[in-house]
This record gives sequence, structure tokens and C-alpha cells, in this order.
Amino acid sequence: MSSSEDGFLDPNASDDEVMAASGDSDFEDTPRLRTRQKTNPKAAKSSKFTHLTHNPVTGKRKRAQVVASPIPPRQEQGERRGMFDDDDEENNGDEYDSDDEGPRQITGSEFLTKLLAWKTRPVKDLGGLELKADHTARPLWIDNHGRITLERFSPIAEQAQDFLVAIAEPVSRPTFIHEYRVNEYSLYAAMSVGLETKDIVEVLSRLSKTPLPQSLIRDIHRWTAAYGKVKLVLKRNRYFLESSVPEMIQRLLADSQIRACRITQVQGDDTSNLVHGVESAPKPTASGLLIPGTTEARRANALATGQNVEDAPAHETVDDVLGAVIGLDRADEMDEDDQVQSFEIDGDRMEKVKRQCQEIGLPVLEEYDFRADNINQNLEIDLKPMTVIRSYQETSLSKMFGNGRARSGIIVLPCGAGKTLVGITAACTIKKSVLVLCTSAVSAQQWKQAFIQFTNIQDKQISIFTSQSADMFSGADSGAAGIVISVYSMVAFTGKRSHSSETFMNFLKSREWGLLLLDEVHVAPATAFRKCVESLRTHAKLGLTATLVREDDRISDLNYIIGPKLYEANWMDLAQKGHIANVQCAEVWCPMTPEFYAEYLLAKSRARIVMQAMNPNKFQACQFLINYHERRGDKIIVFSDNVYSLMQYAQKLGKAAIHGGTDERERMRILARFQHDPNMNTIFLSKVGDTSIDLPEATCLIQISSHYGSRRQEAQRLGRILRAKRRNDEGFNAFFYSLVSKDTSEMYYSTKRQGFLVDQGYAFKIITELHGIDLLPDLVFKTQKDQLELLGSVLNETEKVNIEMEDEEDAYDFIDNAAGKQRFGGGIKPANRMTGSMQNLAGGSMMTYQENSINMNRRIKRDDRAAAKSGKGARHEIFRKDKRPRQD
Ligand SMILES: Nc1ncnc2c1ncn2[C@@H]1O[C@H](COP(=O)(O)OP(=O)(O)OP(=O)(O)O)[C@@H](O)[C@H]1O
Repeated sequence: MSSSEDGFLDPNASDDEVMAASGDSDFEDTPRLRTRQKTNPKAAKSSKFTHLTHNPVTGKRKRAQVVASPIPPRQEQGERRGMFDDDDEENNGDEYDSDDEGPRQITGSEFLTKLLAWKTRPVKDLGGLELKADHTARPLWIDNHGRITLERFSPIAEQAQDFLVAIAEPVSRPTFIHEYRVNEYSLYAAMSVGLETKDIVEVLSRLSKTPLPQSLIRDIHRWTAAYGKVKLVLKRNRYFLESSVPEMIQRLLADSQIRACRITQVQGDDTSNLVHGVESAPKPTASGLLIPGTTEARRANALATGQNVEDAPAHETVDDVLGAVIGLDRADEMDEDDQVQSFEIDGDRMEKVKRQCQEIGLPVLEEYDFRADNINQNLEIDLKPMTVIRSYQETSLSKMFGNGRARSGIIVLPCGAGKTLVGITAACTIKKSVLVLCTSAVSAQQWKQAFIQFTNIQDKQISIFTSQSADMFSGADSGAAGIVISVYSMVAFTGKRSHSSETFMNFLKSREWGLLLLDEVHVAPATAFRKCVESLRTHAKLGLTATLVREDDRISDLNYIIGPKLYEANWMDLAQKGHIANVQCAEVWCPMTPEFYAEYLLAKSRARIVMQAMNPNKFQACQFLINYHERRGDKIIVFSDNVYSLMQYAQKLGKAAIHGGTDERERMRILARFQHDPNMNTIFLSKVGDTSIDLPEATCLIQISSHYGSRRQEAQRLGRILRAKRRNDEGFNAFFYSLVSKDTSEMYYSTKRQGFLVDQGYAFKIITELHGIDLLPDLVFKTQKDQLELLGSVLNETEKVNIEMEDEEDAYDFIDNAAGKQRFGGGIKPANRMTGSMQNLAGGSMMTYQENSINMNRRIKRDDRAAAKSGKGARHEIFRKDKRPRQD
């Protein structure tokens, strides 16, 4: 690794040198960064490759070469049981997670439940299963609970992976070993793309090193038996459950909860037919649908218009393995000429019905035969001739439209991989009215711009429905098709609306939507938003996300709210192909100064967050990294969830910052300068920048404060640099640093946050020392005096945080007191809390100092509020406690 003369990292160093670290070399030897490596422990490494004797998938024989499995089978080592016993997946620690709240104590009964679950957890058991003679040629280990381990170094790993993605949930995909899990939901998804039970069992058997456990075969049969037998169909704004198997209808009606949601026949209405109303199943149109933007579609178009047909080979949409064994068109044959029976259900209780169907083992299939829909008007929308979708975008869409109809479900692509274009292409394929729901008004605008950029749609055919805008698209009144883009909170809102908003909402509810696009679909199960889907009449639903994770247990609800996961791309594969940037990730450990640490130990949890972020050593590390990466020509985003720290850092280091309170014009100005001005290479962002900020110039990201253990936030932040413009430059890497105050709760949360990315194959290096940092000219907070002054102002800030907290606690005090009165027949005064003397603790002779009883603090704050309310004006600034003169 090269170094510059002034002793710190050479700004001309190559990416590999920067993270010399990253070399898989011994980090202790690197002169600049002292690191350790933190990767997925499940990753195994091999320098040898297994060569096939024959292809277990196709059965074709290949020339046999060396047969040497990098992981010696345990059987050969005399260990046949408990091969994977060392990891305990059942307890993934999520009880400490929360999306929006901090850590939570688990109760005694929860603990006992967890303990019981742990004790009775299924053990990966390959015991009793003989290894096949040619096991080294087969890439999978499969246990009796459907857990599958793929040897990624196998020559047929690619094909096996494509098959596994179709039938199982990826659990973890580091470089050499991938882990998947087959369960009922993953099999519903497999069935929905046309796979059949016997194909699944057969291919798994071929790929497995051991015979498939009988219990797993039974489970696969059980889970797949009823799939597709019950359909949910929208007809003239009303929902029907239908099936061509009479027993299924009987089973549905036998369930009291489903029966309660049934709408019985309305007089004179022949469409709300019940069980006895028998009608012909709509004949599925022959597949042969061309998805716009694909090579095939462009060839067909060229032929039709007499242009030169390009020589470019068609994208491989369906893997050979799948194509060979499943024949996707089989789904078309399903139900043909069958007689279906149906009954109507209450659309407002659709979620309940779908959940119940799932629970009784009859998951509903939602498919939209849009080409046969003559009721809803068509939308004239097509991709512009210049728009070409990428191979993985095409593959994901082929899972949705594989049988010529639109299946509802979820597509998971990494951040920056182009989910918007996938949604837009789906809209161009269905060509009916589209409703897009996203998470913010900024996102809504971006969706509109993307529609206009990629398609021939006119501005007037798109409406944005947010708190600021509720203009109808042209022709909406006369039933014309169009596009509406809105935000979840707008549609979910249940309070009193303005007149225009009420009218718009009624319009949304009154018509059928061909396609509902749900951006960031992982938010849909949130209590506030789940009614959104139910309140709208939609034929097909497509959820898009990069991070199909929630820190609560509701992610699986998406199976019935939206549909199964149709496709999930592999982040590392897309990075290798240059669709997203390669990222080097590092966690930088910053020891706290003794004074900060002493105060930290005494502080309350919220105050601790500020102290962790403001640790002077972290400040210096941030300055060092900014300096270093600016000299390399990188553009840097620094993230801080804590706005106080964000502003302190930005001011001290002389950089621009954007947070929730920054006004729109200022925001746009800063972002534009960051993009185009070579003198503005670093910006500070609060969590407003976590999503929906498209800055392809950014190549380096530094995180100084984050939201507890949110795996999603970590991935979304990483997503800001995955779209780096320079990603295809040779050897280019983007950089992601997470600065962590050592020996604080940040260490724990940091590890949790990385979980998702580690499962995607990212390796986090741990940097314990930034060499040369002391030589940085103008290093901030270098002297103890500066550090103590910083501590003083931080304590002032944390004092405010404490007061806010105590106001909250007042409410609890009140409850406690009331309960105390009841219990003890009299008021029990809660104990007074006193702020400690920080001067003594921190040797803070240079600091602002005050010592107030907490009651005094409360009183000051209440007085302020009362004065402000009464209009008499708050006390003069000079008397505000944090502005009081120093008492040296
Ligand atoms: N097929 C394509 N051709 C050209 N550009 C594309 C294509 N697909 C995506 N892009 C571009 O890639 C960038 C990222 O796309 P997009 O914003 O849709 O990503 P995303 O997956 O929604 O990311 P995030 O989850 O972070 O919001 C955009 O600038 C988009 O125009």
C-alpha cells in the first residue's frame, strides 16, 4: 500500500490499496489501517473446485476430472449428525430489534417462550441419510426441515441457484456457501410461476448429496397440494372466491370466519352468484406475451415495422434447468374448460379472508388476465424505443407474466438496481389504469418523472395525489385510463379530509385499477398502511423492495396482503456484472475519551445516543476519512440520524447539511452543488436521505449515528452508493464506513444492522486504528481542553434530551401515582431524580456548569411553555439555562 509523504493514506492510492484491509490479506500487516475481518461465519472458502462426473439436473454426463469437495463430508470424518449444529437460526435476536423504537426489555414470559422454542428448535439433521456415491458432484445439502445449503463453488451452482431462487427463500448468500429455506410460502411462489410438485421433488433429489428426507417430501406435497385451487377474482368492482374443485368451495364455506365475510345474493343480481352459480372459467389466453423493453419485444417491433432486426441474442429469461423440467406454459393448461363455482366476499374484509384461506391451507391465487379484460379501458402506454430493460429486470418480470397473465407478488431487487423501471414495464405490459403508492411526496415526483422519462405517457395522464396536490388526470371523469401516484399515508388516512382530497379518495375507491404498484412494499404490513390495499379495488398487485425485512414479525403477512415473492436478485451477482457498484464496507472502532466515557456511563439511554455520536475520536475519524476520500476524488455523504450531531459535525468541518427542517430550495441547492460543483464534495444528511435520493456521483458513505439495529436502514444507506456513476470504471469500488464508539451499545447495534448486508454477501472489515490521523493538520478536538468544551456543550444538549424524557416520565409518574393512590390509599410521591455534578466527573473546569434539581428543570421548561402560551413571551434568551454564563 502506498502512502504519501505527510504520513497518511495516499490520495492516489487505488481502491484496493485504500482497503488494503480488504485484501483478504492479514490486516495487522497493513501499515495504514489496522483491521479485522467480520464476515458471515457461514462462509466457507475453497481454492479447489469440484468437477462433475455428470450433471445431476439434466442427467447429462460430462467428462470427469478431479473430484474433491472442499468441505469434507462429515461422514468421512466419522461425524454424521449435527453438521450445522453450531448456528442457531431460530433465535436471530430480533427480540431486541424494533423498526421505530429503541431497545426493549423482554418480559419473563417472553423469555421462557424463547427458551422453550430454543430447546425444542428443529435441529438440522442429516442423520440416517447416506451420502450418494457421487455426492461430490452434487451441490446441495438438504435437511429434514427444508434447510438447504448450496456449495457455490460447484460447477453447476449457477443452475442450482436459479432453481433454488424459484422454490426457496434465500437466507444467506455470502461468497462460497449459500443457505436457503423451503417453506410453504416459497412453494406457493414456486407454484405460482408454474412449477409442479413432482418437478420440485425431482430436481431437489437430483441436486442433493443425500437422498431427500421423506418428511420433507411429505411436507412439499402437503404445502403444494391446494395451491392454485382457489382464486380471488375481481369482477365489476366486486371480489369473488372461486374454484373448480367443489370440495374446496365447501371447505371455504365451512370456515366460520370466511363465511362471515361472504356477501349473500342481492335480489335481481345474477353476478353475485354463490356456490350454485356455475360459470365457465375464463379461458386463459395463450402465452406469448411480449414484455416491452426486452430484446424479443424490440425484435418483434422491428419486424413489424420492417426495420433491421438486431443480431443481439435474446436475453435468457428462464434458466435451462427450469425450462427443461417445468415447461412454464403448463400453467396455461390449468383449469381449461373447468367449471368454476364462486361466491362473493366483502372487499373491505379481503385481507382477513386471504389470511384465513392461508391458515386453513387454501392460499388464494391472484392472477389478472388483462388481455381478456374488456371492461376497463386500455391505457395507451409503451416504453420509449430507447428504453431497454436489463436481463435481471426481464427475468423478474417473466416471473410475473410467465403464463400470459399478471400474477400478484413481490419483486426484490437491490437498491439502485432499477425497481422503478420494473414497475413501469409492468404497467406498460398490462396497459390499464395504474395506481402507484410510495413512501413520500418526493418519491411520488420521482415516479412521475420516471414514467415520463421511460415511456410515451403524457404529463396530463398522470395525477399526483399528495397533501399538496390532488389534480385528476385528463379524462378520469369519463372513465379513461390513467396513472395516479400517491403516498401510503395519504391513502391510509382515516381522519377528516379536505374537500378535494375526499373527492379524490372517492374516485380512487370507485374504480378498478389494473395494477397497484407498491414501492418499498416492506412498509405495507405496518398497522397504519395495511388498510390501503384493502380499500382499493385492484386486479394485480406488484410490490417492490430491496429489503424484504422488518424488525417485527410481519413480513410474512405480505404473502396474503400482496402475494408471494416472485423474484429476488442476488446483490453480489449484480455487482459483478456492473449493474450496481462494488462496495467495500468497514466498521471503524473509535475509543471514547475517558471524560466522555465517564459521562456516558451515567447518562440515560437517549442522551447516550448523542454522546456516542459526539465522541471526539469519532469526530476525528470522520474528519480523517473525509479528508482522505476527498483527496482521492470521491464524493462523500455523511449520515447521522441525530440532527444535533449532524449540525455540530457539519459546522465544525465546514460542510453543508440537509435534514428534515432544511427548506426545499436550500435542499435542492445543496444537492445540485454536490452533483456539479467540484468544490463541494461532502454533504451531511439526516435520515431524510436514507431513501429516494438518487445521487450517482456519491462514491463514499460515512455513517456517524444510526437507528438502533435497523438492518433495513443500513441496506438503504448503502443503496445510496450502489448506483455510483463510476461503477463500471475498472477496479472501481465505493466505500461504506460505519463509525462506532467503542464499548458502547453502538457496537451491539452495529453488528445487528449489518446482518442483512452480511447475508447478501458483504464483508465488513473492522478498522481499529487509522494510522496517520495524528498527523492530519487542523485535526479537530486535539487537545483535552477542546474535548472538555465539546463535552460541556454535549452535556447541555443531553440535559435537554433528559428534560424531554422526564416530561414523558411525568406521565408515567402520574399513572404510577394514581395506581399508588389506589393501592395504598394515598398519593405516593415518586422519587426525585437529581442531575449529577458533571464538573466533578469530567474535571470540567472549562465547561458550562450547572446543577439543578430535576424539579427545577421541569419548572423552567413549564414556565417557558406557560409564558409562550399566555402570550407574555418566554424568558429572555440570556436566562435560558443553556445560555447562562459559565461558572468557572
Ligand atoms: N434498464 C435501465 N436502463 C437505464 N437506466 C436504468 C435501467 N434500470 C435502472 N436504471 C437507472 O438506475 C438508477 C436507479 O434506479 P431506481 O431509482 O429505480 O433504483 P431503485 O431500485 O428504485 O433504488 P432504491 O431502492 O434505492 O430506490 C436510475 O437512475 C435509473 O434510471
